[in-house]
Amino acid sequence: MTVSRAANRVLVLNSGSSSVKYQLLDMADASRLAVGLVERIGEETSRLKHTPLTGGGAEARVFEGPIADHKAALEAVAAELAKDGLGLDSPELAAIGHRVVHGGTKFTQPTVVDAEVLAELEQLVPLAPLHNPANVTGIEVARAIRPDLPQVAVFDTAFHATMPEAAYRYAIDRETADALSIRRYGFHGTSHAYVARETAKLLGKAPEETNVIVLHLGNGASASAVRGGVCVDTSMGLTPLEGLVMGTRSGDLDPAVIFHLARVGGKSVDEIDALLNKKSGLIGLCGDNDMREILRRRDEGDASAALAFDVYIHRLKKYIGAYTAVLGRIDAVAFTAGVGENSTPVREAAIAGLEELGLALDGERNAVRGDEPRLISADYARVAVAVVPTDEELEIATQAYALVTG
Ligand SMILES: Nc1ncnc2c1ncn2[C@@H]1O[C@H](COP(=O)(O)OP(=O)(O)O)[C@@H](O)[C@H]1O
Ligand SMILES: CC(=O)OP(=O)(O)O
Ligand SMILES: [Mg+2]
Repeated sequence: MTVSRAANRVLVLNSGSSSVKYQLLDMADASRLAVGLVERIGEETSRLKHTPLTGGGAEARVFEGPIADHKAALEAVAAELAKDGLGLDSPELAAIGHRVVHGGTKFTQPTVVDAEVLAELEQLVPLAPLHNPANVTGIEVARAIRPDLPQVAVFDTAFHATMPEAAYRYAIDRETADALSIRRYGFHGTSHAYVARETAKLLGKAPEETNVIVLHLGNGASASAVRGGVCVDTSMGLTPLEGLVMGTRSGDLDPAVIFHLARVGGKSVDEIDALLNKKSGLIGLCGDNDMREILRRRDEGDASAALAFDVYIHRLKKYIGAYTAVLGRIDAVAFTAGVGENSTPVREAAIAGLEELGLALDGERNAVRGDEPRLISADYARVAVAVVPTDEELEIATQAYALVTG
């Protein structure tokens, strides 16, 4: 596959089980030409929101109605892009970049997907049953529409491949673990890599000399310890279930909880899987997974919302302490993703009481909203605390474009 010199656009697809987020980027200046989201794929009430960002007007167009599957979703996206003169048939498209959640131990670099790679991605589905099937479907559909274009997979696990064995190995029987590929892989790596680098930039330091704890707090949430630009530990494990309390996932628990749910609770493995992945975390604790709603309810005196918030913060603090110990010295704690970028109360509560670790916030700085990376720590604090908006799509496009233009 050859990429023409005029081709400098990359379409990035982040396919979820029932949604597709997308961005079309112009890599000449890293600008966005269009962004959008298809939600509730397969339901009667699917919704496509498309925002063209060319030609001044950034008026969003919304389509509501049934979109049967990922193929129909991508065709609808292609049709919307075509209306703005940005169709998928454009010779200016250099590649389609895909977020793929699990790359196992094999895929630690951005990879052009051919039939062989697709088959290997299929084999990884059991390690990320919630995420990988949709990622694979997204690639297949994009490939069918533009078979001539390089489809580049960028893996959530890639950035974490540098973890030392002491961090990635679980303390279980080694032969069993190795035979079944059981180890810590870690996820959200594209975001952790981008945010660690942007944090160093914000501090005016070289990434190689900067130690950062990155807290990616979205619906899924994970923490990572990054030493000199290299990941040395992260909170998600074999799958994106371990670690922090998330919107619908439990994060850490005693593995014996699972035996108890089976033996005493009479639940099947699939029921337990669904319970821990979809009905736990914030939604399991209080019935809501949106942090804004939880804070609103807590402020009205709702006890279960207050408890959900406290459990969430307690776990977050434990990881900040643990990763301070892992790194030995930290330059910054960086908050990112939906909750991390937007929730003043979450950041305040997470950092409160950590003065002994060199951490303290400036209340006014923490209350400011914005889209730019910024410091929110107190002037007297030894360690910086930053809000650094993540941009997984830009990072995926950058990596995909670098690969195909080599
Ligand atoms: N102003 C806000 N305050 C608190 N939480 C917010 C705010 N805005 C967004 N969020 C949270 O961000 C979450 C989504 O984060 P995001 O990083 O987009 O997640 P994902 O990529 O996993 O869908 C929502 O579930 C919501 O709880
Ligand atoms: C890996 C993972 O948890 O991704 P998301 O936050 O998109 O669910
Ligand atoms: Mg996300």
